[in-house]
Amino acid sequence: MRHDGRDYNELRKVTIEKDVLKHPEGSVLISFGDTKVFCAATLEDRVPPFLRGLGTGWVTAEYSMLPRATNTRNRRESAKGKLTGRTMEIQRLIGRSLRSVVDLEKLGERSIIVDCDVIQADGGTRTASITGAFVALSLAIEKLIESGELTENPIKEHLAAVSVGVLPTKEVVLDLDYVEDSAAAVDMNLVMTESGEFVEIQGTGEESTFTAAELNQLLQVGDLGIKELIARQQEVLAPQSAGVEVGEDSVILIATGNKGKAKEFEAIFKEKGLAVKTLLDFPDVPEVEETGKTFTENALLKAETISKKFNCLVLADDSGLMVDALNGQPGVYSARYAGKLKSDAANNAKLMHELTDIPQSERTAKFHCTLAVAAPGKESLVVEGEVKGEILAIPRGDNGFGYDPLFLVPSLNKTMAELSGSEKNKISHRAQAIKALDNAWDEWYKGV
Ligand SMILES: O=c1nc[nH]c2c1ncn2[C@H]1C[C@H](O)[C@@H](COP(=O)(O)OP(=O)(O)OP(=O)(O)O)O1
Ligand SMILES: [Mg+2]
Repeated sequence: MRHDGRDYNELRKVTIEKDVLKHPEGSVLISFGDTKVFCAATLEDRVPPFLRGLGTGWVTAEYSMLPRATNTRNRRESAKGKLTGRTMEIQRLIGRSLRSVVDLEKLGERSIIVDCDVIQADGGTRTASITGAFVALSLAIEKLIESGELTENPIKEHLAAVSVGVLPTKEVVLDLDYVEDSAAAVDMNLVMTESGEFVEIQGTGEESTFTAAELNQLLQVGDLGIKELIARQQEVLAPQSAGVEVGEDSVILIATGNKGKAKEFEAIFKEKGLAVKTLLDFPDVPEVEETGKTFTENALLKAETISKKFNCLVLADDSGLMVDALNGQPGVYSARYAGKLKSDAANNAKLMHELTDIPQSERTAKFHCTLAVAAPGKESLVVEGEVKGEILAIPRGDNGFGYDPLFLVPSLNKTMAELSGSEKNKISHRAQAIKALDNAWDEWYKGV
């Protein structure tokens, strides 16, 4: 019986949280019970001098512990002015382990440095560091693949590490905490790959010896632990599933966080027998920054980023109002016209203000909509639609969203916000773009 009630072959509670830090290309907070380690992977476009010009990359690691990660305070190594032997040994182990599963030639002439910082130590900090460092490294490499800097993944297979040991009771146990570790008769760290091969075995009898039979048991228990840890890593690294598969005909994922658009798309696609999911269904997915200068650039950016994330077919809409008297403004900046907050009311107020002295005959404008469809491994499709109108001095109507209350459709003598949802969806820029999408779809979809 173990002091914390675990079975002999049971890991502590393992959690791996990813993308926990803002700056590093890959970051995780990994916990094995009360042992907690931040692992941060940094990409650098250069390699150490001994590798320069050889076309091969480098992966290395640093390890450290916060002063109060332990029961009593340890002086910072930076204050001591030198690294302890233990720190050196552990960071070399982490680096060696990571390099064993990375094809350094495929990585190209760049380095990845993984910093493992223990914030709380309760046994097994080096094994938690290696297991977390592998995930941070994978996340950083994912970035290189997403940005197109790498086309092939240099990671050969998963890697994890765990501790095993023999308790004074002769029991062989998995994943020792500090209490068990400090009393153990045999103490062993195993670093292993997904294919079940060893990268490193560090095993020592602590004032005791162990038999070949015990060694075998230790390796077997460790192997199971490693398999569980790798399964956990795979869960964390798997692309998020939107519940939508490429080619699944009944659901379409739309990369928008705009409720007004979502409602219109739902109505339009319902008629076609398609259900709609939007980013409103995935509040954890960060907003895609619209850094493009054109509707097309932004629509592609949104569709392709989200398609890569979910690994499925995605539609995105970039739209806006173009006012002739304002030389086509606010255009691609329509959502942020009155500032970052993206408030419809503030945008409309600003538009009214900008047009104060412009006579009605010169207040012509159009709504523009660009739609982009992206699917994994396929060139994206782009279509667009527009509708002409005039900007009123005073808003009218409660339907729709955005600039609808100020946008008069002259042929109907109603603003977009005075039309019903279904009336707007017959004539709007979005409706026109969807017609264009209908026309181009079959030809494009053949290749999905
Ligand atoms: O039918 C429309 N009726 C009124 N206003 C409209 C419409 N369609 C676009 N607009 C205006 C308002 C919106 O704030 C901006 C779109 O900016 P845009 O970046 O495409 O959308 P967004 O940031 O609100 O949502 P998202 O990027 O998540 O799709 O243009
Ligand atoms: Mg936007």
